[in-house]
Amino acid sequence: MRRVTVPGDKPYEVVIGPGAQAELGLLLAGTARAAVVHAPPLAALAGAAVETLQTAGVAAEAVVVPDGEAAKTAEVAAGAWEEFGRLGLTRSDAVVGVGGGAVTDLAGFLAATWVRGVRVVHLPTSLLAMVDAAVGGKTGINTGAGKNLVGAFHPPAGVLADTDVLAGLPEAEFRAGLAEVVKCGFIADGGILDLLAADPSGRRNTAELIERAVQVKADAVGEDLFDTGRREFLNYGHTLAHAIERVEDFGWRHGEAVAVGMVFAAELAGQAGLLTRGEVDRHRTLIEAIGLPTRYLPTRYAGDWEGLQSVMRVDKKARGASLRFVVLDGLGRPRILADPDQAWLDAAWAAVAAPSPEQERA
Ligand SMILES: NC(=O)c1ccc[n+]([C@@H]2O[C@H](COP(=O)([O-])OP(=O)(O)OC[C@H]3O[C@@H](n4cnc5c(N)ncnc54)[C@H](O)[C@@H]3O)[C@@H](O)[C@H]2O)c1
Ligand SMILES: O=C(O)C(=O)C[C@@H](O)[C@H](O)[C@H](O)COP(=O)(O)O
Ligand SMILES: [Zn+2]
Repeated sequence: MRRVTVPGDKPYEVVIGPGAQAELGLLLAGTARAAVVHAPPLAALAGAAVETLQTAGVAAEAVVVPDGEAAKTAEVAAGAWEEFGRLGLTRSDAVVGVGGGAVTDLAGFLAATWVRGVRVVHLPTSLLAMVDAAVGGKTGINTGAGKNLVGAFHPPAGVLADTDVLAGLPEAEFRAGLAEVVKCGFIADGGILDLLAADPSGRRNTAELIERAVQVKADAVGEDLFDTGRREFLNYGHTLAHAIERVEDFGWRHGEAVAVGMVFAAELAGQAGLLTRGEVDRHRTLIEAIGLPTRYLPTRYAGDWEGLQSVMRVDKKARGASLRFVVLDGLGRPRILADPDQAWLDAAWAAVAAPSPEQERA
């Protein structure tokens, strides 16, 4: 089993490997009650988690929420709070999030807000949740104005990334998770880029890729839980990505939007003279080799670059009227670029603004 410790006031472990979920009973031993939050596709795994907890003496019950991004709404949160009340969940009890990043974001948010904070343990089931969403304590839901605009920082008490569960994950979801892995390669760990260049499927070295990506995240979060400095670099590619997700009514996979967002950010850095043409092209080549999109045209507001820019201004990295992007000043050297020239933004947009292969097929 691989183990990465996330430093902080209350350090916790991310356990990575086959059968990692078996440690759930140990993690929550002595807890009176637990609410196991999951969506219907992960009912079997959540049922197993309930049983494991009951065997360990925890009165555990499942709380079912909608699948995918539909879980991250105020209405769903309100329904789950009512369930927690019915279960009599108190401050010494726990929430367990079983699912992809959407469910772990919601479960974390519920744990952060219920009686002003109960412990949360995550059993991430998608690659993306294992390498990113379940780790680091960013929790939240979406609003009409944009992605993750309501939330709290609430680190988990433990994360059990059971790689056995990836067997059931659809291929497109696995690839979407690789977007956050390759992001960690671009911003911090060049070894990830080499591993993915050698095997763009990510299948040959999955556990090592998870461990390396989690380590990049742990290093950033350990130093800057509240996202005021180094942690912002984990947002590489996300300014455009979150705007795409918003204008597409959250119909795009997060990882796919991040893939396009990273190519855009690389082009922007190229415009600013921070990356060479070769470094920009390395983004496009590797992301394409993985099978992720590098192009995007808004389908709902066709060609509306103006609209995307106004949504980007609602990004949490924005300060006042100024747009702030994470860019690279050389591979592995992230920094913030505030208020880029409009001509650079337009040129970076022109380089990604074409229908993605999926959009062409549709
Ligand atoms: N909090 C953070 O730091 C953070 C980091 C990255 C992403 N996120 C958030 O995570 C979300 C994306 O997460 P995601 O990519 O996991 O998407 P998701 O949670 O929507 O899951 C994608 C689909 O895969 C299914 N699935 C998950 N695991 C499965 C398995 N083992 N077998 C079969 N089906 C499975 C889900 O049911 C869902 O239909 C976004 O909301 C994003 O904003 C949060
Ligand atoms: O953990 C972080 O910090 C990240 O930025 C990781 C991102 O991959 C993730 O999508 C995160 O939820 C985005 O955060 P947000 O603050 O831009 O909503
Ligand atoms: Zn992300």
